[in-house]
Amino acid sequence: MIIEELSRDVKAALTPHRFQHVQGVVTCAVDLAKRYGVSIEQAEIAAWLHDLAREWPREKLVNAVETIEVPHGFATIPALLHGPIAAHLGRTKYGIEDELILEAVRYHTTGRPDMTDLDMVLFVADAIEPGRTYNGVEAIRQAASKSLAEAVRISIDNTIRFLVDAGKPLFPLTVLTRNALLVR
Ligand SMILES: Nc1ncnc2c1ncn2[C@@H]1O[C@H](COP(=O)(O)OP(=O)(O)O)[C@@H](O)[C@H]1O
Repeated sequence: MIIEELSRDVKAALTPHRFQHVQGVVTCAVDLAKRYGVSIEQAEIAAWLHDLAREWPREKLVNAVETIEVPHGFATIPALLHGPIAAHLGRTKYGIEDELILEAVRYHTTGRPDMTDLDMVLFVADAIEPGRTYNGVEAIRQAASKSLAEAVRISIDNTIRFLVDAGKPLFPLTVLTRNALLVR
């Protein structure tokens, strides 16, 4: 029921290309959930929800911070806000009360230290769904068949390299996530 409503709204909120990405993330998240003993239902709902606000204009994202609580520092990089905003919509618009789902969505772009298995399922599915073709994606796909945590770490290494090379800011929580994964 919730998935029907959510997927319909996600389709209306996104370009066809990004909607296809979300469909890929859903399929991939369900596969990873099965492999790693994570709830398929939680993975599916989190995957449908995660990019709901991805195409909001920057101004709308930034304005939302006045009424929506977002994790510390997120507002300094507006591209990160779509996760916490989607989590907020999940709770207020779709009645999702499961904090595990909401947290996975909230942190799906940055990661966080002590990621749950559900966090990692969504994070990795977002990185490796079949529509992803960037350099390095194959190494993450291969790692994902053996270890979720290792796949997240390799994906974060890629993102860090990408952001540094592009001269873009890097959110410190992602560095803390990487450090935590290295000692995990
Ligand atoms: N850890 C990070 N720190 C700072 N900016 C980031 C981080 N991760 C991603 N970004 C920026 O946020 C944008 C959105 O990220 P993401 O949602 O993962 O992209 P995508 O739309 O490809 O799924 C990226 O294009 C990148 O510029």
